[in-house]
Amino acid sequence: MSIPAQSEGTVITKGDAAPGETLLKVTGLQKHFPIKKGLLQRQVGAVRAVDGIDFEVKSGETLGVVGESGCGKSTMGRLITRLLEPTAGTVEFEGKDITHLGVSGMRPLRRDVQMIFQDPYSSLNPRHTIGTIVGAPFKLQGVTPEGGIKAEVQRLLSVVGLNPEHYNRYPHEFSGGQRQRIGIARALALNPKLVVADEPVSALDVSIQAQVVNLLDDLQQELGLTYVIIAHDLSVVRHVSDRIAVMYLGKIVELADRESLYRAPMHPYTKALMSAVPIPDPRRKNAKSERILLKGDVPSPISPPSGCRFHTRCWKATEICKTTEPKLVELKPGQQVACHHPENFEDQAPQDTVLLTVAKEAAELVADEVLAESAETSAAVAAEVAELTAEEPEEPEAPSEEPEAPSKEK
Ligand SMILES: Nc1ncnc2c1ncn2[C@@H]1O[C@H](COP(=O)(O)OP(=O)(O)OP(=O)(O)O)[C@@H](O)[C@H]1O
Repeated sequence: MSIPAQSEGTVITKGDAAPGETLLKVTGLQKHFPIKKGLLQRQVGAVRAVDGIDFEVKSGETLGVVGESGCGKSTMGRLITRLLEPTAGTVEFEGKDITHLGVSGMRPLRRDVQMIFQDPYSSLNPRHTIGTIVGAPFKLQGVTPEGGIKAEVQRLLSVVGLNPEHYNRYPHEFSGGQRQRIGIARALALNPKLVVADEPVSALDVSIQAQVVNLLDDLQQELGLTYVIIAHDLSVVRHVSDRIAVMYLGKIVELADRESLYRAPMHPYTKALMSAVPIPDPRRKNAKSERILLKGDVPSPISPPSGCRFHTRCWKATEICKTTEPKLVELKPGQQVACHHPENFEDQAPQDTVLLTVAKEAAELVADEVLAESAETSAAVAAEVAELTAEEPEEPEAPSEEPEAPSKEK
């Protein structure tokens, strides 16, 4: 797809962050929504929607964020776009701490960071024409593009594959996919650096979803955009993400580049999410029998389970999972995971072997093939580790006190 060029001399300029440089950095980010009760509105608890997450987004990349409903993905999106005030932690954009910027401090940033919302029906004002909607960011920022707002809005409409002549039409005259394109045009108006798309296609028909995802992909290639794309399953983000963060109950449980995540997921929850996605691969035509059915809903973020939050639904959970929270650590280059008993990697708590009762119940929902495969990979990794450690003691013996044998050159 070719994207019409922005009119020359347009006031808005694109940032200089080189591809691969850190654009956004999030450290220890938390959002606890207070729960208040009674006449005095005393705080009696808090919804720990986002509960201490760290990640970076590099310029030009797409970070996919996945997890079941209620795990805090949208809250995270609203925190990094500063639509919500964090309870703790920091958000840095292009090296600048923007965590607590006020309205005026945020104004320039509002151009650089844009959000696309899930519901294209409710996010567009039905009483406004498309021209007014897509042109609104210029008015809000007090920016006049060269050639005028109308010409720029029409250019944006053609960028997203809509007819520029439909400038004067109203949202109800468009289909769901077209409305989402309008939302995308509005988000692109100020030539942002970072676009956070919160479930951009989940309200659309499956047949339209791919078109909108492809449009986002094309726009990224042509305009050098950086995306954070939020989705509740891996089917939407699997083709467009460079890296994927898997969230569970307010935490990131795995963060890896796409290849590693698909080839060898390490967190049991990632594995469960992946098995829920139908894969159109003839070699996996029996994939249905390999499904992992997670039991029950995500526990309440008001009082999340102790230790590893996933332990109440995990078929590998042992005592340590109940008592000790696993840290998100890089076990393989480019693959961070928070798990005591990861898949496809050396057990991080091998001494802890007795399964919890909940784990035995959860295992009933995991297909035998998955359990067998998991045991196989664990055994293979254990054998590899044993081999390596058996070789290790030989290393110190290698450097000998004896002078080295003369080399051939001498
Ligand atoms: N303004 C709010 N006040 C109180 N609780 C909230 C608020 N916004 C979100 N929550 C709670 O925070 C938790 C995380 O919600 P969030 O919408 O971020 O999750 P999500 O993963 O995006 O889910 P979904 O896909 O359903 O939107 C949920 O338990 C939700 O009820």
